[in-house]
Amino acid sequence: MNILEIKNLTKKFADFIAVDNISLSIREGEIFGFLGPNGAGKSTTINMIAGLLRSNEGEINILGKNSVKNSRFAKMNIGVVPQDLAIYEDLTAFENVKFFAGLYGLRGSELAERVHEALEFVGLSDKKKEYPKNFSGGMKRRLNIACAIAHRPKLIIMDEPTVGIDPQSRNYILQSIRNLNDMGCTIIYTSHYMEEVEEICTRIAIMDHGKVIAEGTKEQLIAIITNAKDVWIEVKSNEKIDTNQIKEFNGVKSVKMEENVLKINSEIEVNNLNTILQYLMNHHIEISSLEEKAPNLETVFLTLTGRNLRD
Ligand SMILES: Nc1ncnc2c1ncn2[C@@H]1O[C@H](COP(=O)(O)OP(=O)(O)OP(=O)(O)O)[C@@H](O)[C@H]1O
Repeated sequence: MNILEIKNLTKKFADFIAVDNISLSIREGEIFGFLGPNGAGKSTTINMIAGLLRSNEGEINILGKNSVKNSRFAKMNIGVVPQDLAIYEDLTAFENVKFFAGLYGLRGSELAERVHEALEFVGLSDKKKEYPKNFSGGMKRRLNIACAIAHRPKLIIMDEPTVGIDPQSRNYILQSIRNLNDMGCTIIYTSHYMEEVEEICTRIAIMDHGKVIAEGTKEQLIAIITNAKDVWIEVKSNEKIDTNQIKEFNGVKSVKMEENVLKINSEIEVNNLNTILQYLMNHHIEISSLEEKAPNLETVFLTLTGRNLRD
């Protein structure tokens, strides 16, 4: 069963098209990743799915029902963890979760039980009487998650939940996502961190400029670009390297100098390594190491768009 179907969805802000005619289906039980650089349209798409923003065109179905015509049904089945923290500093952790769960009509002992359950799930039970102003960034994020899951939604949407937090909280959140999924929840996870999406998502849509430019499992996405390869050459000093000149070499699709690493993406069938090494030698550039990289989602994005996911 598809928990979510998006058909020809478009959102414009004045003349600017933030989401451009996208269509997608997400099955129950998936951890579905939206991967794309800042401004790709991920949050706008999520806000439309969550019913927080109206589309200009297109349709969204939640468990087979139109989300606009059945907005209460949609809302009850969705939990959103927004990118910007949505918690009240002057309410305790318990009161925060209670407030949000209360918006879904939960009352009395059932409400209290669900709030305890959600706080327990994110590991904040012992902090329930404390105020979030004393929490670390990671703890605030976890509280944000508790607020979104206490009404036991079937579809949980997380918008960049690991931005700006310490590695320990990040791992905790990624593990919580797996646990929620094991408990039967479907997850939509947006990020511009390729590593996280690769790590936890069963299927991925790559977004850029409001469009879904590729969709599939990690393996399927990588298979799209088997005609490309990456070579990373670490040099002692990058001053004398002219990336524009390297870009002109046979088979080179893109070139980037990051710190002291020269990253070259080339067509797989062209052997241009000799030319590149010759260029470096001619310019008396000392090489520290050379590595041929296995393709990953970053390479997929780079090959499809000519740009990096993160600038
Ligand atoms: N309310 C708005 N009014 C005008 N433009 C908007 C509005 N909301 C978003 N945009 C624009 O739409 C585009 C897509 O934004 P969106 O936030 O959906 O991207 P994103 O992929 O989620 O990126 P980020 O990771 O930075 O949030 C951006 O260019 C943004 O500036």
